[in-house]
Parts: sequence; C-alpha cells; structure tokens
Amino acid sequence: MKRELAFTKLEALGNDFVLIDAREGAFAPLPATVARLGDRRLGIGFDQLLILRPASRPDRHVAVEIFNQDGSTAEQCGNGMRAVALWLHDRGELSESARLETAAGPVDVRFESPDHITATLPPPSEAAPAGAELPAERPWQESRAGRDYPVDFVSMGNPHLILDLEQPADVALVESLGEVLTHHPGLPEGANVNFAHVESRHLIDLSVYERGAGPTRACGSGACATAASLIRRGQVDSPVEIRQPGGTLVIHWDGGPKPVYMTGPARIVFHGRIDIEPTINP
Ligand SMILES: N[C@@H](CCC[C@H](N)C(=O)O)C(=O)O
Repeated sequence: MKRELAFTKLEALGNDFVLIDAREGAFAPLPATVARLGDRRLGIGFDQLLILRPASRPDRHVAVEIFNQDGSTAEQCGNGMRAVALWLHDRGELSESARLETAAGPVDVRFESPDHITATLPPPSEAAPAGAELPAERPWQESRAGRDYPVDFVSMGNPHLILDLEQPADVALVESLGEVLTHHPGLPEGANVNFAHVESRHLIDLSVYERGAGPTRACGSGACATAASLIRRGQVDSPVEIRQPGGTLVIHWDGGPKPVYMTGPARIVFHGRIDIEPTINP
C-alpha cells in the first residue's frame, strides 16, 4: 500500500536534498526506496535524503537521519545542516539558533539570513574509523595510473580522504580517481574524496566525490575536513574560503579539539508530495 508523504527540496551551494519530517509518523525507508527517490529520472532526485526524527535529549531540537543518493547512510552532512536550519526557520521553529542531532554528534546551527547560516560541527579527528587500515604516516602517497598523490584522512564524524594537488582537479580526475578512492581498501565503510588545491593562505579550490552520491557541486563536511587537514599541515590559515563548483563556504577552525564553524547559504527549491512504496515499518 502506498502512502503520500510531504517533502521539501532544498539546496546548499548546489548540494541538493529532500527533507522529510518524520517526527510524527513511522517512516523507515529501505535502502532501495531511498535510492529510487534519489534517482533523478525515476524519483525526485537528491544528493542526500534528510529525515527529521524526534531528538533523543531535550536540549536538541531535532535529530537528522542522513541517507546518500544510493541508499547508504551517512553520519554527517554539513550542507544538509544549513538546509535543515533554513527549513526550521521557514516553519517558524527556529528564530536564531538551535542544536541538531546527528550520528556524528550535536551540530549547532545559527541562522542570520538564507545567505548566512553557520553550522558548528564537532572537532575533526585524524583517527581512522573502526576496522580501517590506513598508513600511519600522514599524508601518505597513493599511486594511481602512474602518478603519486599525497593523501590525508580526516573524520568529521564521516570519513574524508584529502588529496593535496598542485593544480585544481578537472572533472575527469574527480570522476575517475574519486570512484576508485571512495572504495579505498583500507576503509571498509568507504570515504568521501576531496580534491584540494591551495590557492592562497586563505583560499582553497575543492571538488568532492561524495561517498554514495558521486561528484557533487559542494560538500560541507568535505570543506571542513579539507580545511582542518590543510590548517593542521600549516598550508593555510583560518578563516579559509573553500571554493567549490557550487559556490564558496567560509571555514573557521582554531585547531586541536575545537569545533569547526562553517558558514554559507541554503535555499528552499520547492515543496511537494509523493506516493511511495510500502517501505514504512510501523
Ligand atoms: N553533502 C554532505 C555529505 C553527505 C554525506 C557523505 N556523502 C558521506 O557519505 O559521508 C555534506 O555537505 O557534508
């Protein structure tokens, strides 16, 4: 039996989302249902599906469950947090700030205007996830197609590989090397692959091949992970602008166990309703 669900399509620097508010109804889509909704020809189309759930603690406004386009789950979504902040503001649920809950920990969002939303992500970590086998040396060299690439690993709750390139990456490199490295053998849960080029001490050019979504126009957690990697290695200074195909984010990070502040826009594209397959588990 199909059920009609209300959704909102949002985007943040061209990283696009479908948001479904499931705080008052059982909605637990199977991965195949998510993948069909995410298909740009067979469904609505999105990079990530954001499902709002009741928060587990009173100091948190709402919990956000994150799915990638292919139906896999993700722990964090930086651009998605700004999109949720805008959606809450549009509904009158957030006047200035709120604490959101993700699998990667709490994220504080601060709304100043649709063009100026700040999300505070938990501190980055160099520690490899459980089950991972990555080289101890950072950055290490990955050899692919006769070339060596310096690669770093940073977790923003979700896994990121950062390649520090001498030139901005072209689309062909992002697609080919991204597809290989997202399935890095040392990372059984896969990784987002960030192709970074330092333009100046306060500007990085970045293209991201996202785990479960492929090349996207922008990735918020990727921007945070890349800034953290390159600040830690002394190549850039905070605040740093991260210029991606979809636009620019500003990242502040004071190092060590400090949180990462990410500021940028978000936009509501449209509201809609969709009949979906019987994947609702009561
Ligand atoms: N677009 C996101 C990241 C979404 C999750 C990622 N693909 C993963 O699997 O970890 C962002 O803005 O951070």
